[in-house]
Amino acid sequence: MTVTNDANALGKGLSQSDLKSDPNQPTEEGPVSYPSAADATTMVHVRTAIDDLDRQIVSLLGKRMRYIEAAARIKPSRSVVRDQWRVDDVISKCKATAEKVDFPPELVERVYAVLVEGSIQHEFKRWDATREPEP
Ligand SMILES: C=C(O[C@@H]1C=C(C(=O)O)C=C[C@H]1O)C(=O)O
Repeated sequence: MTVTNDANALGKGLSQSDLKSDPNQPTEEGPVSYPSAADATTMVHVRTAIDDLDRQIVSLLGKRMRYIEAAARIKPSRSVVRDQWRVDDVISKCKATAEKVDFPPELVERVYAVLVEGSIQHEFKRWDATREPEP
């Protein structure tokens, strides 16, 4: 961690002992290792894990968005870009998964409402950019 980052971290209420350099600092290459949440004993463990999980989550969101773009290519009409039945289906499946992994279902519902709405807007943009205007 750089001196600048240390200063930022201290500004967020961390003590100097939270900021010991971490042998498992994520790098561009190679796997990142850190203890399970139950075994974590330092804020470096916690933040190393969260940074790694966020990289995986955002990477999966990128893959998800490529399928939204595929939907824009496949759907025959602009009028079917937003399919409310499928929006409700996606959100209800994600709430069921959240319950299984002990994540608050109402939080997954709010996160997915934003994600799916943003995906639909992205799909509309992509649909419009790749089609002639419909009569
Ligand atoms: C990808 C689709 O298009 C939209 C995007 C959705 C999503 O982000 O999961 C769900 C429903 C659609 O309105 C689809 O219809 O499946």
